[in-house]
Amino acid sequence: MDEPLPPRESAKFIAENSRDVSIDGGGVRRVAELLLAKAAGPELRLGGWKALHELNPKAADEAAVNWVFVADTLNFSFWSEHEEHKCLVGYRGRTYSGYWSLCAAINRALDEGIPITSASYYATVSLDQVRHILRSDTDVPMPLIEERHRILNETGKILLEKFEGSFLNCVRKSEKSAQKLMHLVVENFPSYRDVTEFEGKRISFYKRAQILVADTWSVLEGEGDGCFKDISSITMFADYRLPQVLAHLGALKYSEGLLEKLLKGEMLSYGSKQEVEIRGCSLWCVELIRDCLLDLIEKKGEKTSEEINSILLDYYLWDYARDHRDDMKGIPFHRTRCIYY
Ligand SMILES: Nc1nc2c(c(CN[C@H]3C=C[C@H](O)[C@@H]3O)cn2[C@@H]2O[C@H](COP(=O)(O)O)[C@@H](O)[C@H]2O)c(=O)[nH]1
Repeated sequence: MDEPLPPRESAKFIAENSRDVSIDGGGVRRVAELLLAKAAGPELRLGGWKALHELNPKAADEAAVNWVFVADTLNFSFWSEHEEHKCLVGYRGRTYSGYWSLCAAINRALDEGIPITSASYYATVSLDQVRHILRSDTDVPMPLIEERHRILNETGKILLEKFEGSFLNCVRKSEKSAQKLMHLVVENFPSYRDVTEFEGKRISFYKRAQILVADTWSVLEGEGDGCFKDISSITMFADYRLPQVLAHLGALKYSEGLLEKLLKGEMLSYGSKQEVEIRGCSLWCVELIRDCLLDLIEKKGEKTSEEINSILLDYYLWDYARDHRDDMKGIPFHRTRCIYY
């Protein structure tokens, strides 16, 4: 079957043909100006991945790379039906929700002596064991537990068969190319194949594959096996939080009809026209924000500690969404239940 369009080209094609979602040029500029003020700060730099997030590994070794692999293999669909009634995980005195509840559960398991980041363990882990590992402190379990179990078994078996049980071997096969690593991941691990159709074309977002490459770059601090020469070719990750924060900041606009649907909490199925327009326009919007920001930095002669790329913008905007949850209450996120984001 023909290769899908790569994520960046997919997003451009979607944005040019989108009907219910549009990008607002003024909003793009305003977000770029917001980011310009942060350009030289601690958030828009690679080191923020470890410095700003206590659950992320501090080491840059093989165990840390395998931690990232299992976290991103399960990095999907944390949203709950009712915001006030959701999965929570308490860890070392703090309570975590959403994506961070997964990271807290992984670290809790490791503290309990459960080798959840070892392929030889999760290739044959049972559903009951996964339920225990990902258990919630509330009566609301983490969504898609059965899927998470299936994916752990599938992914663990492949990692053992093809990469001697360590994701670091897959990273080394990429020969320091982010694009090659992304393609190795989607070719070998089916649960990462975030591909669908739009207006008769096969398109890709590869959200979990792209964030896996980005988090591998981050955990290895951009050095050694993680010194990807083409890391800036990775785009933002098309999840359900970035569209929400881009709409909140005025860079993304929804049609009346779509906004009404989202406000009612209606589900959008994976690969549906409106869901693809939301994801594609969000991705293209961040590309435009990056271009505008780099232009502003150039014009103002701002010094930046390192090259600003779409990964660092994404990380910043995702963290911003976390920190401004209350301000964003009026802007709905789209509800798609799937294993891809
Ligand atoms: N675009 C984008 N999507 C991201 C992330 C992350 C976690 N990355 C952090 C980890 C290390 C770095 O420090 C990053 O800050 C998770 N997600 C997605 O969000 C959703 C969960 O949201 P909530 O329900 O609010 O927890 C879900 O689709 C999940 O796949 C990101 O960075 N960018």
